[in-house]
Amino acid sequence: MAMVDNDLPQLSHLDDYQRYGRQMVLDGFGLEGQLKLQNSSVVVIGAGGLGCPALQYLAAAGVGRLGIIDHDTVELSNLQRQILHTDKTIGSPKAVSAARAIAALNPRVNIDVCPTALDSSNALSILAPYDVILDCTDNAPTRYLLSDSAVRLRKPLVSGAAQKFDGQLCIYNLGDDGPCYRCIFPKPPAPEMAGSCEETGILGAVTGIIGNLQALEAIKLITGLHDGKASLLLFNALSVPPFRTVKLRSRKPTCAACGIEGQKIGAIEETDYVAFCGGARPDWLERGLEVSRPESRICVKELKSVFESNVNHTIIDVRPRTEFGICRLSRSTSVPLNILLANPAPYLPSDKSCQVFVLCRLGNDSQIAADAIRVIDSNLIVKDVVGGLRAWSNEIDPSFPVY
Ligand SMILES: Nc1ncnc2c1ncn2[C@@H]1O[C@H](COP(=O)(O)OP(=O)(O)OP(=O)(O)O)[C@@H](O)[C@H]1O
Repeated sequence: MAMVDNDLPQLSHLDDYQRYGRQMVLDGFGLEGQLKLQNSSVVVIGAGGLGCPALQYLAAAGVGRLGIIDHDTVELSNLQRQILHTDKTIGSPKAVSAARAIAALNPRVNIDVCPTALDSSNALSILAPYDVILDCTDNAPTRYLLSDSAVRLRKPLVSGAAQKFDGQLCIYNLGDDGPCYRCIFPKPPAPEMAGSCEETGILGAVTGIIGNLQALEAIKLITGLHDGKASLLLFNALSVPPFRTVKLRSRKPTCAACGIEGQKIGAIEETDYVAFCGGARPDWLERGLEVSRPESRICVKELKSVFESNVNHTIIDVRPRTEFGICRLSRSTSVPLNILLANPAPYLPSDKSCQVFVLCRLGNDSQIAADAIRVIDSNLIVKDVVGGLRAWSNEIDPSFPVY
């Protein structure tokens, strides 16, 4: 009778050999690699476009403990890329929705659900119990907070980013001398330059690729398959080949977070990361009529009245042409913002009694465009439409598409 060698370490359950067999047979992986995964823990911050695929592959591979941190709730517009969430979980906390999907995929994984925003007051205590940190978020303050926390806790930070057709991947704080996020990006971008996926657009498969790579890098780190060399991977879905890798130097001695030449950042708990990144992003949407020159703005209700009257007017829609092709108000003219800013004159009415209403999706770009028009023609009556087409859909015409 064949005897099992009891000296050999074992996976927790007999059927785990079947579940993970296809990866355990890989050279360099083996039982040892699977046991390392089983005994490991990974925390994923952000259960969105990057976090969903990352969590899915980490759970399927058999990582023993997964932390899911996200304060947001599932929306319909998330489902195009945040593949753990479904129509049925719209309105639920993303952390809860993702945890349910992961539990269905692999019930053996221990899951910590944390439907909370990671901030400087809770980051160190939330992240400390885990071996590897995955940054699957979408904003600069959280990126710096995560990087500083990873440095402080001496843990690798697998960071992903994706926008439009582009993605980036990097392991910060790798080994003894891998650079941190601040070594590469000592200064944050201006808040208005850090556009969200809502503003810039994102192809779902791009977040799938980067999120998968984050899971892969975490698995390589845990199982000892990573070569320990720091690099920045750049992806563009439309380029051939789509991947490029840039080797990274070791950490910068002068880095304010990880450099040896004097640490300059203070206690994480006392650092205001939002202020460091230039303050909250200008919340244009909330700029009411009373706050900023009422005479230079028009709300959608007033715009509707204009349409119903015989006021002489023209509507300039400054969204990109692709968006103008998705939906538009009748009798509006497309002049994308960049074209208008380069030279507004050809697009303006010669009849000075003709009022100009400038329109965009959310009411941000139209303000910039209206200001530019006023600079070149102070005699025209120019108004931006507060809240843009989103407000039109919400307040005037529910059949007008929201995207
Ligand atoms: N400090 C933070 N703590 C916890 N979760 C965070 C933090 N910062 C960002 N996130 C989460 O990271 C995720 C980023 O994913 P993604 O950009 O795909 O989603 P989104 O914010 O829903 O996108 P959209 O721009 O379309 O609204 C979001 O679910 C967001 O709530």
